[in-house]
Amino acid sequence: MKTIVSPSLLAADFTNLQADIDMINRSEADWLHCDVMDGVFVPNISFGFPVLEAVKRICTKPLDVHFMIVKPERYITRTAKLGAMMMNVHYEACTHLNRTIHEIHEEGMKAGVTLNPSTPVCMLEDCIQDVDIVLLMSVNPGFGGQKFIENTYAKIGRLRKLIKDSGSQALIEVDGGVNAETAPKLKRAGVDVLVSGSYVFKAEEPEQVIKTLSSPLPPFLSL
Ligand SMILES: O=C(CO)[C@H](O)[C@H](O)COP(=O)(O)O
Repeated sequence: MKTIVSPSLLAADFTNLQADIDMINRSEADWLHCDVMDGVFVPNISFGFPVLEAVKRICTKPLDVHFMIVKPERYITRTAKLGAMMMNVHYEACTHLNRTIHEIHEEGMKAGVTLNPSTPVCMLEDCIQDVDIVLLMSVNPGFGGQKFIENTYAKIGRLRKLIKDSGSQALIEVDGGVNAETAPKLKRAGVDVLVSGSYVFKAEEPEQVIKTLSSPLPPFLSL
């Protein structure tokens, strides 16, 4: 089955953003993953609404906006006004996650919940039915180009069981260190959506990389 691919804007060349977005528009990427960082929840600052608004004007793909910030609920209405398809908030950053998920839906967006590498999937037991997508961080959030954390494969299996047992329709998204080595293993583990930054944007042929990330595994590798 085809995998949804959401290249991570964090790794784009911001001196020539138009060229990178043109590449995304031409490519088989399904969504564009936009990483908003506040320097508090994570030890880095990326970009905010002025950049998101500029990207939205030129990008033809749906925006998957991942807030690595404290109290992301402050920006639900603004993210909806931007025209984002999905707002992803961290479990660790939300005091009233149930309310936040419902407010995201009320604003007409898909609701994503992100887990840091050390947060177990069982923390989502009481909200998984309401979530459209669970984003598993496979690096500690804050920076691109980090080494993939291996226990993510097993975590996908535990999340898949939680989704199945609860009757939820949530998709499983993985972000961090997704490349030629880890992507086939993630597909085998059952991922639905791959976020990839450096591997896509630093490639000589990024469109080909996106195509390969989205391709199904050959049958002999799916076993
Ligand atoms: O959310 C992120 C960092 O917090 C990035 O999306 C992620 O790290 C992607 O970068 P790379 O593919 O280079 O690892």
